[in-house]
Amino acid sequence: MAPPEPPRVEVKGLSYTFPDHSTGIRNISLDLPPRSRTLLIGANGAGKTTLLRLLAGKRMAPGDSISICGVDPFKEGLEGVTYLGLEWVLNPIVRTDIGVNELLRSVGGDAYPDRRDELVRLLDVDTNWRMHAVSDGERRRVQLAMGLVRPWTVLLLDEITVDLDVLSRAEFLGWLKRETELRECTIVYATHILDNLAGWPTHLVHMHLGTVKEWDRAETMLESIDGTVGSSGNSRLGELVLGWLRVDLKERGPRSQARLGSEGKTYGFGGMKIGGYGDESKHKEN
Ligand SMILES: Nc1ncnc2c1ncn2[C@@H]1O[C@H](COP(=O)(O)OP(=O)(O)OP(=O)(O)O)[C@@H](O)[C@H]1O
Repeated sequence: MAPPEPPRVEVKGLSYTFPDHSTGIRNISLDLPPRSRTLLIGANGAGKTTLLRLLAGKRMAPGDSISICGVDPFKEGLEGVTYLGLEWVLNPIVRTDIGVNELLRSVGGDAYPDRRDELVRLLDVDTNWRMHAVSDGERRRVQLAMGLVRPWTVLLLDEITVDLDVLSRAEFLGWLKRETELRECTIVYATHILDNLAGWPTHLVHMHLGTVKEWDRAETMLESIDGTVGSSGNSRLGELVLGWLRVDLKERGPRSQARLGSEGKTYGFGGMKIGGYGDESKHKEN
């Protein structure tokens, strides 16, 4: 059997149009190497979730525009690609009267006991919890343990750490970093929360109105920011991102004005009508 391809995430000229014909993603190209940890950064509505769902194979991208570990995720349904996004977070099973051990077993936790125990410890999960009687943050920690227990090669995270307390989030981010250092795996993470992320990303992708405005190694992008802490007390990463978002807002203008196109039709991305990219309206919403 051929050895597995390294977990490289390649995107070439990717465009995507929603079923309502508004533009989701426009001509994106990226090449994220194995063992990289990429942050997707952009204002609300910039296209981060849309891109992650395309990478996860949940929406059909035009042929040859996405390659993950050397294959098209929509066609092949990749083993080893884990996508943790909103729909996963909303799964009703984790609100029923069910125990943590049963849940971890249901996702194959017994096959990876060391990993399971490490995640339980690091996420500070009590395996005696009943899921109908835990807080939102506690529920999220169980979900993270469930979602991560099987060793993934590419992890696509759409902000799912919002209700973790600061320490749990820091521990979790540290664990993700160690994973990429210890084994051949790659992470793409869309987030607005930059706490505890200084020094975490190897790459940054700046998205705006469905495009990638710029992307590079984090080190290179951070060179433009002086010192370790900005005058606001933010990290260099925080300063860099604030600067990006200020410029993006200026360029886009107020949403309410931009929302209506010339024919009174609404479009994704604040009313920008962005022309004809084949209609890939086939979906795989699971
Ligand atoms: N199914 C859909 N049909 C049409 N437009 C959509 C659809 N889903 C999202 N959009 C639009 O596409 C744009 C990008 O949405 P997306 O969810 O990718 O943004 P995001 O960067 O993840 O935002 P956030 O930070 O708020 O999560 C938004 O303008 C949104 O309104």
